[in-house]
Amino acid sequence: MNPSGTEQIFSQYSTCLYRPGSLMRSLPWPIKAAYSGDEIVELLWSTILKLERLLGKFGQDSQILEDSVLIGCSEQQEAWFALDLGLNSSSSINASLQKAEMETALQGSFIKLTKALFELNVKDASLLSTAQALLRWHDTHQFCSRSGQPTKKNVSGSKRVCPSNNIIYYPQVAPVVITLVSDGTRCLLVRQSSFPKGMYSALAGFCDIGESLEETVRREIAEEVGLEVDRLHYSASQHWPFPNSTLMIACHATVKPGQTELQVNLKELEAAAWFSRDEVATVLRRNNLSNQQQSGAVPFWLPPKLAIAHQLIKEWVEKPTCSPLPA
Ligand SMILES: NC(=O)C1=CN([C@@H]2O[C@H](COP(=O)(O)OP(=O)(O)OC[C@H]3O[C@@H](n4cnc5c(N)ncnc54)[C@H](O)[C@@H]3O)[C@@H](O)[C@H]2O)C=CC1
Ligand SMILES: [Mg+2]
Repeated sequence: MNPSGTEQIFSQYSTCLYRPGSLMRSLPWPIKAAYSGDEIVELLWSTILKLERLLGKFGQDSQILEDSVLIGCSEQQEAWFALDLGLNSSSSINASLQKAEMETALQGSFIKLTKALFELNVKDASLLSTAQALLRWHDTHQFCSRSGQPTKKNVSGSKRVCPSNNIIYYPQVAPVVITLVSDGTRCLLVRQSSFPKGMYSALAGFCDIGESLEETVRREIAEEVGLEVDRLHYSASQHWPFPNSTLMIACHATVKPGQTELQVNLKELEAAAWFSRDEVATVLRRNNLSNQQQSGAVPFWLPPKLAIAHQLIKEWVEKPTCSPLPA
């Protein structure tokens, strides 16, 4: 999907983008609709009647609308729901819904979720991220882990219950710390092999059971680049739908000057290096325009604005001397 296509859809239907395989509705009418298959995403405004007709056209039972999950509401208090249409899932009962035909019928097109997230405004990205994470959680929690029986979603999708033993399952979120390490004058940026070509980011890692955030930061930094944290302070947090549903907790950390030699753990990282404030500021300025095609023009590029890593890096560039809290 190109940006102009998005605008067209927005202006024509007053819509925004959503998760792979999702369809959004406000109750009772109209529906805010999103649709797509795995890793692709699109949405537009519709009504429940139109959607029922559309599902009928594709030979689908409109009963699948009951699988919708509540993800938020408009300023007019209309509820917004998301539904996975399972366009790309061969195991799904909806597999017969053909992507191209759906695109034509809904007058939209599909793009990858990662790309969609980075093209949206913060509000829409947050809705999309919630929808994607919640729908995926429901998809992977269809059965009770105690009884093996099918679990049942409540109307809003905020939980699932096992009818045989009344065990309630709530959606899970995994805490992840993301830390921008500085030695006072430079900051540490890292690359994982899975990152888009040329992109560097802050250092991230999942919290282990039993750890405090501070302990996770210290462990991850020691494990991935062999540095010891001197001071640490919290910056902000963000829900992130990858790889499943994480709460990204963003921090700034400093290491002592003179203790900055990197021992890069190549099992976890492809590269790690110190960058001066000037270098990072230059890349940040160009980053709005930057993408993989343009990466030849700049030495590297940074995560897009919507990612909390971008905010951390921007904070450091703009306000290098934050008052530290004890780690
Ligand atoms: N929003 C943002 O700005 C950014 C977000 N991230 C996110 O942070 C996440 C964590 O960063 P990594 O460096 O990959 O973490 P990491 O350094 O902890 O390594 C990932 C590995 O940890 C293990 N692991 C432990 N607990 C896990 C869990 N609950 N779920 C999945 N894997 C688990 C797996 O073996 C996995 O391969 C990434 O998935 C990425 O999406 C990373 C950078 C920027
Ligand atoms: Mg990591």
